[in-house]
Amino acid sequence: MIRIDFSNLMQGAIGKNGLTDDDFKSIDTKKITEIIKTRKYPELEFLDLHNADTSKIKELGKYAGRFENFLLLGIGGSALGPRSILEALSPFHNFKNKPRVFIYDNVDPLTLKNMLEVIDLKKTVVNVITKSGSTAETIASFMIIWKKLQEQSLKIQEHIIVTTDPEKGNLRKIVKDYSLMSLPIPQGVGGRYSVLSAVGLLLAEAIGISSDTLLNGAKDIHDKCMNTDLWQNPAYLFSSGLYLMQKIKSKNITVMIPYADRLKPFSEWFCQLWAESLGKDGKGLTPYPSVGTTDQHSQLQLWMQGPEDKVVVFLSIEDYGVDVNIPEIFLDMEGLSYLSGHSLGELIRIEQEASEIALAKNGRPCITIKIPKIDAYYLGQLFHFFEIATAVAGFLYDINPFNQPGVEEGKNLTYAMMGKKGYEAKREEFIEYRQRKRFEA
Ligand SMILES: O=P(O)(O)OC[C@H]1O[C@](O)(CO)[C@@H](O)[C@@H]1O
Repeated sequence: MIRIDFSNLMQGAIGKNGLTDDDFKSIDTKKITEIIKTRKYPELEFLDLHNADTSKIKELGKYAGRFENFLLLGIGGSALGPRSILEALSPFHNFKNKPRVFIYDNVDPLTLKNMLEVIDLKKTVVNVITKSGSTAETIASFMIIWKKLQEQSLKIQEHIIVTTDPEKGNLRKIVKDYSLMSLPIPQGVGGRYSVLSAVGLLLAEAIGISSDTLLNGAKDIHDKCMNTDLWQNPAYLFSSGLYLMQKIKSKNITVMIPYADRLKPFSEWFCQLWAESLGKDGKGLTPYPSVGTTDQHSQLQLWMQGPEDKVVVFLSIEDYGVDVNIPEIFLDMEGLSYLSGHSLGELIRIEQEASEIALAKNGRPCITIKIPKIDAYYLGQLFHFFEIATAVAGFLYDINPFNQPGVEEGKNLTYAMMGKKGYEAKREEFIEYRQRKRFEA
């Protein structure tokens, strides 16, 4: 089981900057438990994903796995989760395995051009993922690929798998009209809480990663995160620790630093979850993606001596599965020889702990989450743990952690300029703002 060490949030370890047991008494666990138990928000359906029937995902995963390329079109929660699974569980995948995976999660024309130069659509299965069925970026790339398939006289029904809402939206309509292969994202499950649905699991199955194992991880941590005792519940502890750190000690920033290259996309997945779920009504915590040891040599200085506004969350890996010894050479050079006889695994683990201790000694709070190893089982635990912790943090802030009203205005202005019907007034506004720009320099 993953374990959370919150000692470096407390006064015992970091002195006056830390919290006390008494501070946690203000956390109304009863209220949170009630919200979860009564499923006050329909979006809490993500809590049940580990019990879902995955037979169709497996069947389509097998089908997709026979292609040379797997092209995923999606953005935000429809891309960050699948990419986290890919990178964490099959690193350097495209150098070693089929299907090669391409995740196009932007509308950068250069990326699309370069990608289409290296993939043969005849040998490609395209997984279009959009919960709403209306995200401009995803729809645009879907339309381009659709046309290209047609131009090559390829059968759309053999090359496209749509992952979307079970009933609503443009993509569901297209699935029905053209009899496309499709998978549902359960109605109540929002994009950033959807990685353990078909959104992440189809890609997992297609590249040979067991969806059952990912879900078993989630299942096994679930009960622990439902414990009503704050001190026994890692999700309650994590969210209330960070919530109190902001409320009492003004720590507004959450740094996520896994000590593994393979978890770099995971830290980006976390950042969307934390930012979009909590950042509203003038509340929230600003997430900051990072990776260790790399960022010790670019960011740590700021965390140690910069503004006292951060809590650093370390993801510490107990067993990397492999190790590499540092050879016993240059023994007569003191500057190098101290490393001889040690290993990279030892070095990365020690560096993680050293950074934690250095921060704590300096009165800078941090949390360490210990992960036995990076595999599908523990990744499933991590996804589920952070999703629950994020929802709980939202309840502590008394905000709805499942909506994102703040992104609508930008979308509407884009619709206006792209000519979508009903948004004409916004067009005037857009142009007026554009005219206010100043480029004197
Ligand atoms: O899966 P969809 O509906 O295309 O949404 C993509 C992303 O866009 C957002 O709605 C924000 O605009 C995210 O919450 C979501 O993950």
